[in-house]
Amino acid sequence: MSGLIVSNLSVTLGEKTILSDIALTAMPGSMTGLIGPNGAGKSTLMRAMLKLTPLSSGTITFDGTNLLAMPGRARAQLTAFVEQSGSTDSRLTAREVVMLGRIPFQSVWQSMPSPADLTEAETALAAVNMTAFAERLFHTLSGGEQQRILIARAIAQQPRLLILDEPTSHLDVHAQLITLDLLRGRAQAGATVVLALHDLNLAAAFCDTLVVLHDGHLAGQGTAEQVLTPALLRTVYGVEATLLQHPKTGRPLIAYDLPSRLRMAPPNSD
Ligand SMILES: Nc1ncnc2c1ncn2[C@@H]1O[C@H](COP(=O)(O)OP(=O)(O)OP(=O)(O)O)[C@@H](O)[C@H]1O
Repeated sequence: MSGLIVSNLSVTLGEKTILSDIALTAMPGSMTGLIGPNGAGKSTLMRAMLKLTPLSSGTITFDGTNLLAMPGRARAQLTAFVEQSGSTDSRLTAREVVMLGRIPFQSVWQSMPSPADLTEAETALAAVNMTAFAERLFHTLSGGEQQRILIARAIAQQPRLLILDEPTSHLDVHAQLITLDLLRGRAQAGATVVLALHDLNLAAAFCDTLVVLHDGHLAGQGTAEQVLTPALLRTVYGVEATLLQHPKTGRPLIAYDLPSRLRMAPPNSD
């Protein structure tokens, strides 16, 4: 079967069971959002998918092939990962960081990037509106600018499986929307996109499927309409909310109840 299939995945680190019996499917051409509270296990699951954290049990296949048993170079050509906080060599410029995404495709004898590599890097820089920052040292960029460059690196890799851990956490609202739209474009071009998001309204707006983690367990999986119920938001996040519909897109829109101390006093009538 095509796409990413995770079955019976468990991860134990030290004495602690971080993930128990997780199963999910992410289809090519779709965006799958991983949601859940802090500490639910989203990053651990993504790292496990990429063999960066060992499984205690379970299997992970992509297009029917065991992803974890693949040679590292083949997996690097297939997958790209944008971590929550990426670190790079402080001497690299933004363009050079983006060029790192082309390394899995370069031969060991290649001393210079090919014209195709350069084109991919420039296209990716432009896609995240960062062309003007290409010559800046990466470590001098703001948090949001760095995040956009790391997304460009992943895009430049042209991966069939794109995994991103909170890719919009440092971005302003415009950059959040163009980044998620860019990722949706990658999905529409055939990639399997899996991303962790804390903003449930953005997750509902952009993701085809949501996978909910709670305390290391799977708490729900389905469309935003199926998953984002007031009961789930109460159980998983401990919040009260009303589900509305976006007036233009018809997608679910969550209006959170505010804690009573924060509710605005009614306007003074005199
Ligand atoms: N190496 C480790 N050793 C022990 N516990 C760990 C380790 N790495 C993560 N954890 C714990 O595993 C749990 C899941 O962490 P993880 O980072 O996967 O959560 P998350 O859902 O991504 O959280 P957040 O939304 O805060 O980023 C947390 O309780 C965390 O403290």
